[in-house]
Amino acid sequence: MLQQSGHAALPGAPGSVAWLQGVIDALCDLSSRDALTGLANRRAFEAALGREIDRVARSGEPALLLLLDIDHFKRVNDTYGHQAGDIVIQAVADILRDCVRPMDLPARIGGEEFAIVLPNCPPAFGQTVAERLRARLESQTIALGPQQHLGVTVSVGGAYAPQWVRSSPTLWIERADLQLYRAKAEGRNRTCLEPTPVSLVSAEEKGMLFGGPSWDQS
Ligand SMILES: Nc1nc2c(ncn2[C@@H]2O[C@H](COP(=O)(O)OP(=O)(O)OP(=O)(O)O)[C@@H](O)[C@H]2O)c(=O)[nH]1
Repeated sequence: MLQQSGHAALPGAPGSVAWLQGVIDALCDLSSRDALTGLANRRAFEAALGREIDRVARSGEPALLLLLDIDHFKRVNDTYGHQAGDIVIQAVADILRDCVRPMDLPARIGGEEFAIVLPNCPPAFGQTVAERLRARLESQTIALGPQQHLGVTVSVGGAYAPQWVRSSPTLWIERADLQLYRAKAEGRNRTCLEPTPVSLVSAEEKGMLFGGPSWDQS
């Protein structure tokens, strides 16, 4: 499995402790990456979101989740073929990797859908960061072959983790997804972020914080 994925040679003699540890580490790495782009896959991303939610609840530091979806991607596949579509997905992944801080985690969470969690991102910068990503993708053409270049755009939706309150990766993704839906509906190639970190707490989040059903009625 590791050979097939092009993994580098393992340390130590086969069967040794170092070798077994190398196998475990390599398999963990393989199971957390998207094969096409090398970015974190959805499972690894949701685990990272969970850890970020715990950190935000403890520290109160703002964290932003961005969802990015390539616009009219079906047309790319239909016009240039599935292989060209894969090249576009890989190029978008490379651009995202290149555009974020080392502490930010970009991931591919669906066919042509990406996500980035940005720890410690103050609300004043959120829109600027999202817009920088969108503009960079719009401005860069992608080489499909020596003579063929293609431009794509993305729609971006974003939401902040509720501060001081425990939430869940699913609820956070749902809120960002709502904004992504808005960006698509308003014409695509745009960014829509929740205006400020939500101070309103949903019934589900109250349940996570305080437990018991009585909060659901408030
Ligand atoms: N090449 C390639 N295509 C994929 C992959 N995963 C999903 N797709 C294609 O991505 C396309 C997504 O199309 P839609 O969900 O209709 O969205 P869209 O055309 O991007 O339109 P909007 O999102 O509304 O702008 C489908 O045609 C899928 O077959 C993949 O790994 N490689």
